[in-house]
Amino acid sequence: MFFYIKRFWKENSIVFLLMLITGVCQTVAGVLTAYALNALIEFDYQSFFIILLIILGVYFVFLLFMNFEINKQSQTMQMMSTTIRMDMTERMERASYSGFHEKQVGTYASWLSTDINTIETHGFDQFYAVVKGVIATFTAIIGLFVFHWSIVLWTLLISGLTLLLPKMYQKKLANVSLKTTEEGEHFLSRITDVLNGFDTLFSFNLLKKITTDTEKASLVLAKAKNKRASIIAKVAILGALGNIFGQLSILGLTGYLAFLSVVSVGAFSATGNLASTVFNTVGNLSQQIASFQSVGPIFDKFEKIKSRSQQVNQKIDQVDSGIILKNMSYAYGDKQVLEHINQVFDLGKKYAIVGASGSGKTTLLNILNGKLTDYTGSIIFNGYELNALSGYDLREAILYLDQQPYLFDGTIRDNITLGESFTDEEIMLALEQSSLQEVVAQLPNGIDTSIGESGRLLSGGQKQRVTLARGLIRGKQIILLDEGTSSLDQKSALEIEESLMSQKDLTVIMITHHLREEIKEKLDDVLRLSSQ
Ligand SMILES: Nc1ncnc2c1ncn2[C@@H]1O[C@H](COP(=O)(O)OP(=O)(O)OP(=O)(O)O)[C@@H](O)[C@H]1O
Repeated sequence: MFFYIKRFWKENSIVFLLMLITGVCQTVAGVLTAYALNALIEFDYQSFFIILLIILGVYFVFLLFMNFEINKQSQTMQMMSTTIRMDMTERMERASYSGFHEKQVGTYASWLSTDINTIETHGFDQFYAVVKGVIATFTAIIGLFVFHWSIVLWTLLISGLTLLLPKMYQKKLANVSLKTTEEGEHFLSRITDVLNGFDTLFSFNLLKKITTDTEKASLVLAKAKNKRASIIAKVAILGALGNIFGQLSILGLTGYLAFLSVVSVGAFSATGNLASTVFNTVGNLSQQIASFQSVGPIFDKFEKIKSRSQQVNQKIDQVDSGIILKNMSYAYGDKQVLEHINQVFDLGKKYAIVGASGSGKTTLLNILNGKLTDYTGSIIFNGYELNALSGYDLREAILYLDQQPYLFDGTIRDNITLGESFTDEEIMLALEQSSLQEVVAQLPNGIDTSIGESGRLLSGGQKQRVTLARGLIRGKQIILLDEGTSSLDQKSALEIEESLMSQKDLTVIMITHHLREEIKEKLDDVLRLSSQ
């Protein structure tokens, strides 16, 4: 957390300066009340009212700067939160494929929302409260010096005790805070999971599962939160005890000094006021310090996303030869899935992969796409071993269309460009190549029609064609199609497959369960996988 506070040191320094100004105003107003009371005791009404007017002016300045302080503090905190979010998503950008998938998407969503919220409320807010408190205490102690050194000494002594007592709960609080954020992640993952299954539960008349799962997850989260609250309560009670004892003893000491005529009677009201600032601050300080220290483990958690290997891999400048598999085998742990596969996929040619369910068709495409790199034997692509090639360059050359294409909540254009810039002509050509132009022509706003969350407004086949257009517009030379046309009706499926087959320069490797005669004759080869 301090890393971000330092990173925005200029903005934070302004916040601290504003806190100093408001702190000084409060102390000056506090000290002036003693003079007002003294004037009153001496029946000097003129001085009394003049001092009251000055106090009023001081409070006006205080309110003015408090306004600046609150605004600047919020702006600075939001800048830091946005930067933390960006640092997190940049980590995700650098993550390896398997590293990213070690956690559920709901967990990352929780990091970006709930955890940032926790960092703001338990971290930054409390940090600012501590700094503000320390500044207010510092100015109040200077104010107390105006009256008598013994009041300052006593204040410091009790403050030290008040600070030390709750320390014994510090470690416990850090642990329960981490546990609470972890339970927050599980909660979000469970909820995302069950809500994503709405359609399935609907068709089974089991929507009640949404409520029961939410209740279960919510109770676990509530337990963790209650545990955290009970430790915070203990810390707060210890702080409050010090606060009450401190304030009362200062009043007693000032009263005694006034009795001895060491300080004026007016000092009684001012020291009470200033000491309450000190003890209120110190009473809350340990809880606040413990609170902002407890967000440390949350930052440690973010560091754990596994990055892609930094090793410099072979670049692909231009794809000029195909893929050759020599005795290639693959196993998931002990489970052998592919064994001694020999196959050549030449550039510009068309291939089908067939085989029973579970025979390893998808696994093979995941290897060719660079997601799974720990195969044995050899796969030569463009003259180099496939797992020595830069994954980035590999994905620039190869488009992988998986069984469940993902569409973003946006327009057809958004889903094809994915934020990159393409002309309308390029988009229309890609739509034509994926047999989508007629569908788009009938939409109210053409390519700018919104297709809803996960492309709900499109049929399964149309969704697959949009994802195909994404790849074609980027001029990918090799297309890996995993059941790519399975959810299309016969006619549309044939249209796409024929369209792909007719593109002379395109290398197509497609997994299929329905090898249609019309397509079979256009294929250069069929790779048959058998179950191990
Ligand atoms: N991540 C994984 N970890 C362990 N085993 C896996 C993993 N992914 C797949 N498998 C197993 O590997 C085998 C091959 O799976 P794969 O998905 O490649 O088969 P497939 O031929 O594409 O099947 P289908 O035609 O049903 O899609 C299956 O037995 C599957 O259970």
